[in-house]
Amino acid sequence: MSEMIIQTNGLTKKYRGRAAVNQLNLEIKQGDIYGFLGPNGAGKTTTIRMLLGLIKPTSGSISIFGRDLRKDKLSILKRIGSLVEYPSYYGHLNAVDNLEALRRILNVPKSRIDEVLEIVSLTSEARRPVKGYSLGMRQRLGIAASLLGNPELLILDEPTNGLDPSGIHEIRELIKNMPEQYGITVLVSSHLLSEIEQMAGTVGIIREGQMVFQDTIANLQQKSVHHIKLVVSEPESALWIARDLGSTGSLQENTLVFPNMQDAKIATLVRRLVENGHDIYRVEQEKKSLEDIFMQVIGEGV
Ligand SMILES: Nc1ncnc2c1ncn2[C@@H]1O[C@H](COP(=O)(O)OP(=O)(O)OP(=O)(O)O)[C@@H](O)[C@H]1O
Repeated sequence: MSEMIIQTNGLTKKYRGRAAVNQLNLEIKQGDIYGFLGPNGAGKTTTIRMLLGLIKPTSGSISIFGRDLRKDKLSILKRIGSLVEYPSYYGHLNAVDNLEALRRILNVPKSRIDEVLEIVSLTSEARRPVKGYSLGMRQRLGIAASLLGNPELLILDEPTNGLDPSGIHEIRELIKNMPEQYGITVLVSSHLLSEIEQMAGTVGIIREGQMVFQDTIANLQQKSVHHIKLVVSEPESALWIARDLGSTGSLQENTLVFPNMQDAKIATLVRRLVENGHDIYRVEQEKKSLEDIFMQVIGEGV
């Protein structure tokens, strides 16, 4: 089993008695891209702020790189790069000069600026004043800044928020490479599964401060209920035949709908219907999209 990079235990943050984050047990493995999902106000930013030591938990613990954040805060934070909310820059300065200020604080070689600009594909724009940058370029510059200190863990809070599809694509491609090319584990938050599903291996979904799902994307897909739909000449009597065979179906607008019906059972039902003189017009499988499953999970919890 891979090593856990982030592990929280009962992590809770209350504001005036109300829990913004409630008993959260995050588990993020080394080398993973962890998609941290939830609707607006679910508690993602509050969690991330606690992970970065910006606010104190009301209760619970945080372990990062196997160490307690309360005890080894500075040495842990040195190994993390982060982008929280929109980064601010000196608009009249170019990308290199903006990064230079941070480089001095971090005390890394000057050559690191060129390296990080190369990683985020801003090399050719590096000498232009940042005020002329698009939102996508600004976000990429923010990621460049978060990479300056050679982090082992990158924490990005909604880096694709407000970007157009091509901007989202660029950020996604950039994040995708982090574990393999640079050995960096990534925690990336979003309120849209569609922005995360193509890059994340694991997703944690929170709703009203509580974790409602934490597992691989593949296992999230497994949560889907597949419906089999049958359009037949005499739906009402067909439903009786189906029930006689032990199927729990229902009639929806003259269509027979069966949740999670096995192939063998479908074959038996179709055969029985034909034997009883029914015409079968259509047999369809209705598959839920990952986004539907996500909506189901944040709607009801699992
Ligand atoms: N400083 C604060 N004081 C009081 N309540 C707060 C504070 N910060 C956050 N909250 C509340 O905590 C809850 C979680 O907010 P949080 O910003 O963590 O959600 P989020 O999932 O990041 O949402 P978004 O996508 O909108 O940023 C919200 O109900 C918010 O109003």
